Amino acid sequence: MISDQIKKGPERAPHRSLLKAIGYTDNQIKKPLIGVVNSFNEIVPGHVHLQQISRAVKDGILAAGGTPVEFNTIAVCDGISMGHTGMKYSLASRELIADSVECMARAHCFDGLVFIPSCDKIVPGMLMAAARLNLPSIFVSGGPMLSLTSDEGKAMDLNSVFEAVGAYMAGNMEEDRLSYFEDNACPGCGSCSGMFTANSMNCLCEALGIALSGNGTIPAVYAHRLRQAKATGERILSLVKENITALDILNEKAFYNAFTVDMALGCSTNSMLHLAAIANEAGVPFDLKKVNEISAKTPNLCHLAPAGHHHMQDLYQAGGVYAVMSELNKKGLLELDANTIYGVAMGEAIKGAKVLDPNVIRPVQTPYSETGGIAVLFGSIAPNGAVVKRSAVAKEMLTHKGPARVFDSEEEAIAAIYAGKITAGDVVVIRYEGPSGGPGMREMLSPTSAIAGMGLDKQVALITDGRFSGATRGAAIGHISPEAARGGPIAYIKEGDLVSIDIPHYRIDLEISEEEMAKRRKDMQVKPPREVSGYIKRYAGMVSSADKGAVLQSE
Ligand SMILES: CC(C)(O)[C@@H](O)C(=O)O
Ligand SMILES: [Mg+2]
Repeated sequence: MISDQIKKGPERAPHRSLLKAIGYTDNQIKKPLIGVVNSFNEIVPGHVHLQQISRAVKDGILAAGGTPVEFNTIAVCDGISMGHTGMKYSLASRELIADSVECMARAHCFDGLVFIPSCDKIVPGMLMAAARLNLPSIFVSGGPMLSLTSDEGKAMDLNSVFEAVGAYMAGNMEEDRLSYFEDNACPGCGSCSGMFTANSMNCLCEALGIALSGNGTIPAVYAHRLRQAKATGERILSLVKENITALDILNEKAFYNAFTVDMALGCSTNSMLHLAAIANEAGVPFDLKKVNEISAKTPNLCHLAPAGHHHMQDLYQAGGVYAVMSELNKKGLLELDANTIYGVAMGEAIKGAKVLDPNVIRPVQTPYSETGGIAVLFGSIAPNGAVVKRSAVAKEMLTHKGPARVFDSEEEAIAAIYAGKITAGDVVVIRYEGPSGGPGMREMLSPTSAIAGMGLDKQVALITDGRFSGATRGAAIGHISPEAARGGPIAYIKEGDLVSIDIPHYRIDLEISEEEMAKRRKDMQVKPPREVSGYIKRYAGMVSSADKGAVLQSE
C-alpha cells in the first residue's frame, strides 16, 4: 500500500500516533487510506451541499473496507465573480486546485482519491491533479441545480437573469420583472442548470470513464445523487484493489470519447481549454485542428440551454450521458475499448443505456445538426485558433461581415453596449483579456447576455481573446490565439476594420492586406501588461496561450 509509507514499522510510530490523535483506530489505520477531495464552501451554490455528498462518499468507503480522509480545495463561483475583476481569478484558480491536491496527496501518501468537484474550474483542476498524481481515482460531482418554469412557461436558469439585465438596461423590462428572475432563476443548490461549463465538465467525466454513469446529470437535490456518491465511495476500493489508476483511464481513447460527447451534447466552449489542460497533464497529444475533425463528423444531439430550452433535469430523465453515447455508438463514433472506473470497457459500460425522451436526446439519424456543438475557427485574426459554440449561434450569424468596434477591456465594451452605442452589423472586439493580458482570461457573460437581452444577438458578433460562459449564446467567438498581450493580430485591429466570420468554413479574418498588417505591426505598440500583484501577477507571467489550455509553464 502507498500509505504504508506513513503507517508501517517502528519508524512510523510517530506518524501512527498523529493518526490516532485524529481519532483513527489501529484497525482503520491498517486499511487503505482514501483521500476524499472535497470542495465545499459557503459562497458557491454548486458547492454549498458538498458536505452531504462527502458524507455519502465516506459511508461508501467505510462500507467497502477503506478509511476515508477528507481534505478540501478552494472553489470560485463564476457567476458571482462575473463582470468585475473577480473573474480574473476564476480560470487561475484551476491551477491552484490542481497544485494543492498534488501537495496534499503526495505529502500524506493516500492509496486512492475520490474527487468531489461541482463548478466550472474545480472539475478540470481536479482532473489535472488526478492525471498528475496517477493514483486510483474516481469523480462524483455535486450535481446540477434544478430549473423552474417561469410564469410565462419558460424554463429559467442563471442566464435568464443575465439576459434580463440586458433587457432592463435597454429599457425593455421593469425593475419588478428583473426581481422576479432574480428570485426564481436559481432555486437552490447545485451547478447552474444549463449545459454550462460545470455541467459540461461533469458530463465529460462520464465520457472520459472517470465517473459513474449519472455523474453529470443527476440533480443535486435528488436522493439518487447521494446513492451515487455512496456507490462512488465503494467503487474506489475496487480500483485500489485492482490497481486501476487515473492514467489507465485518462488516455487517448478517453479524450477521443470526451471530445465526441462534447460535440453531441453541445458543451461549453470552456471545455476546449480544460480538455487541453487535462490532456497536457495526462501526456496525451492535443491539437485544436483535431477537434474540428471530430466536430465535423459528430452530430449535435442535444440543445440544452443556452442553445435551447432543455435543462440538466431533462437530460437526466432522457437517459443521461450514456444514452447520448448509445446513440453515438449506432454510428460507430466512440472508442468502445476505452477503460472505465467500472473495470470494464466503455462499450460494455454503456450497454443497456437508451434514450427515454427523443425530444431531449435526438436520434442519431435526425440530429439538430450533422456537425458538433463547437467549431474552431482559424484565419488572419486567429492564426492559432478561436472557439465558438456554433450550436448556440443564430443561423443569421453563421456568416457575418461587419465593422470592428474595438475595446481594450470588458468594462469599456459593456459601457458602450449599455449606452446603446453598438448597433446592428457591428463586430464587438474585446482584447487584452487573454490568459496573460487580462490576466486570467475573463469569462464575458455580461456583454454577451446584454447583446442577447437587447435583442441584438441575430445582428451583432463579439470576438475576444478572453473567453465566454457556458451560458453564452450568439456569435461569440473567444480564445482568439495568440492573444493581444502576446502580440496576436487582434492587437492590431482598428475601429471600423471589416471583420469576416465564416463559421461553416471555420474562418475568422480581418479584411486588410498583409502589407497593411505588417505596417501596423511596425507602427502600433502592444499595450504594456496591466498592473497586478500577488498570485495573478505570477500567473500572468507563466500562463500559456488559450489554444494550449492556458496552463502554467515554468519556462
Ligand atoms: C456562471 C456559469 C454559468 O457557470 C458560467 O461561468 C459558465 O461557464 O457556464
Ligand atoms: Mg464559467
